[in-house]
Amino acid sequence: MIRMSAVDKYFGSLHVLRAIDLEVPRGQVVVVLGPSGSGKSTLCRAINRLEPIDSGRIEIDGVGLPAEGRALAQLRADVGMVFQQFNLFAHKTILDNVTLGPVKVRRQSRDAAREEAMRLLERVGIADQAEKYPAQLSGGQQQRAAIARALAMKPKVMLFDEPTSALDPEMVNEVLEVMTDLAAEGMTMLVVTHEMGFARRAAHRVLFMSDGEVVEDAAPEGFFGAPKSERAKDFLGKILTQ
Ligand SMILES: Nc1ncnc2c1ncn2[C@@H]1O[C@H](COP(=O)(O)OP(=O)(O)OP(=O)(O)O)[C@@H](O)[C@H]1O
Repeated sequence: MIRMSAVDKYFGSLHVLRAIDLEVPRGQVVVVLGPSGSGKSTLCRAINRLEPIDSGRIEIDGVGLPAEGRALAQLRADVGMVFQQFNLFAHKTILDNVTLGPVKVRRQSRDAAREEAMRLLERVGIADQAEKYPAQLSGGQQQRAAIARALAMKPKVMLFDEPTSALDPEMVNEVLEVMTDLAAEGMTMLVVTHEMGFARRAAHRVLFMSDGEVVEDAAPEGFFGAPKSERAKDFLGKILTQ
C-alpha cells in the first residue's frame, strides 16, 4: 500500500532521509520510533507529499510520483494525516470541520457528508460534541475530531505524527483506543509515537530510525525483546526509564 524506494531528502546540507526503502502492505500497522531529529516527521510528510523529496520514488496503492496536480490531489486524499496539533478550523463547528473536505474535495452532497460525519463522530465517541467549536472540547476530543476529519476523506492509509504528544496524560488513552480500533479494523497505518504500550499492543511492525536511516525493522516482540543495534538499545534504555 505504501512503497518507498531509495528516497533521499536534504534540508540544505542536512541529509534527513537516507536511501529509505519501505514497503507497507495493506492492513499493516507500523510504529516508527527514534530519537528527536531522526527524520520521523519528515518521513510522514514525504509520504503525504507535504515535503518534496530529492530522489527516489513513493507510491500509494500503486500511484507514484504525481505527473500533474490532479494526481497530487488524489494522492493527498488517499493519505489521511493526523498531527500532534489538531489543526481544526477554530471558527467552524466539529461537524463542519469533518464535512468540509468531503464537500469541497470529494464533491459529496452536504447532506450525505453530514450523515457520514455523524457516523464517524459516533465511531470516535464524540457525536454529542458535533455542534460545538474546537475550543469547547478537551484536547483528547479535538484529536478524535481530527481523526474523524481524516477518515471522512476515505483514505487508504492513515499517518499519525505524535498524535498524543500534546495531550494531557489522562486524555492519551481515549485517542489510543480509537487508533487501536482502527488498526483492528484493518486500516493501513504508519504511526510516529513514543507510546510504547500502543506499539506493543497494536503494531505489526516497528521501524527504528536514527540519523535519517531505518536502522531496525522488526516485529514488536523482536524489537523490544532483543534490539539489535546499539543505537536502538540506547534509545530504549532512555525511553523506558523515563
Ligand atoms: N523545514 C525544515 N528545514 C530545515 N531543517 C528541518 C526542517 N524540518 C526538519 N528539519 C530538520 O531535519 C531533521 C529531522 O527532522 P524531523 O522533524 O523529521 O525529525 P523527528 O525524528 O520527527 O524529530 P522529533 O521527534 O523531534 O519530532 C532535524 O534535524 C530537523 O531539525
